Amino acid sequence: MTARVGVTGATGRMGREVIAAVNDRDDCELAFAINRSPDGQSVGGTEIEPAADFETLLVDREPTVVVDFTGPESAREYASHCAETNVAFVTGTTGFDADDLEVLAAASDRVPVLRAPNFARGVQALLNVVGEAVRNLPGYDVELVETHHNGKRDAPSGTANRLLSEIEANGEFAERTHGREGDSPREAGEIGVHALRAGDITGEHEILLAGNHEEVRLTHRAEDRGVFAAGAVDAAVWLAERDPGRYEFADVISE
Ligand SMILES: NC(=O)C1=CN([C@@H]2O[C@H](COP(=O)(O)OP(=O)(O)OC[C@H]3O[C@@H](n4cnc5c(N)ncnc54)[C@H](OP(=O)(O)O)[C@@H]3O)[C@@H](O)[C@H]2O)C=CC1
Ligand SMILES: O=C(O)C1=N[C@H](C(=O)O)C[C@H](O)C1
Repeated sequence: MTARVGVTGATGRMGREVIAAVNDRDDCELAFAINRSPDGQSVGGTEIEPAADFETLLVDREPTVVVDFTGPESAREYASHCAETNVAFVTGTTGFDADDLEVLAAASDRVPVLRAPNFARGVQALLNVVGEAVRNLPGYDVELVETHHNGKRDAPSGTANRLLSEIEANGEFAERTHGREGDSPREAGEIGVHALRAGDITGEHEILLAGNHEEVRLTHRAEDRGVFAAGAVDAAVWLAERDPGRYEFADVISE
């Protein structure tokens, strides 16, 4: 079955890439692309429609799945509308709070919902190995540095938060320390977290483990946003045929 994809945040950095990825493939087609202030814009020949028309487009254009890279408030609203109209929902948006996540969970009772803070396959591999590295190096100091473009809103990145959860689940750590300033020597067991924002850097995550006169660095660097878009569209095509529920990008990759 050809997945029919609706794209939100269509004029954003990621929305543009998702439109290009959908248009490049044979296993899916674009149902619509929306943005809150389209101003007659088009992206790669695709007309961008107003986000205010989202509910109507969900009915009239019969998408099977929506791909969302916007912001937390809009993503939760889009997810609820998808749940009402029986359309699967993939979101790469980051920066959700607990309330937002409850709304997404409620949507997943009615339709398939897949949320991933990073759709790069290399990040999935990094998530698979970081826990093992931490388990193998008990007592080593851990620091995480993430670097992104100067337009990014949330910090630490969604990927950093996911990596931190994995690190904490696999070792004995006291607390996260976000940056350091003044007289602030490192405490035993803390995890240092550092968010750099500069230029148009696509996205970099590095975990440093140091102790015993040695250091290990695990680094992922995305060189092009097309990597994220390709993963998100793989997820969309896969999700369009699933039952209602909550899914992760790891589920897509493992099949
Ligand atoms: N999971 C992954 O692999 C990746 C996730 N991301 C995440 O995706 C999200 C978007 O990133 P990026 O494309 O760089 O951001 P941009 O700011 O470039 O684009 C965001 C788009 O969403 C729209 N938007 C933002 N807020 C709202 C809102 N409240 N209601 C309706 N539309 C809204 C913007 O519209 P307008 O033009 O009107 O402002 C814009 O079109 C971020 O959360 C980012 O962290 C990014 C890359 C990869
Ligand atoms: O905003 C971005 O650009 C990115 N956001 C995601 C995140 O917050 O982890 C993924 C990627 O690093 C790019």
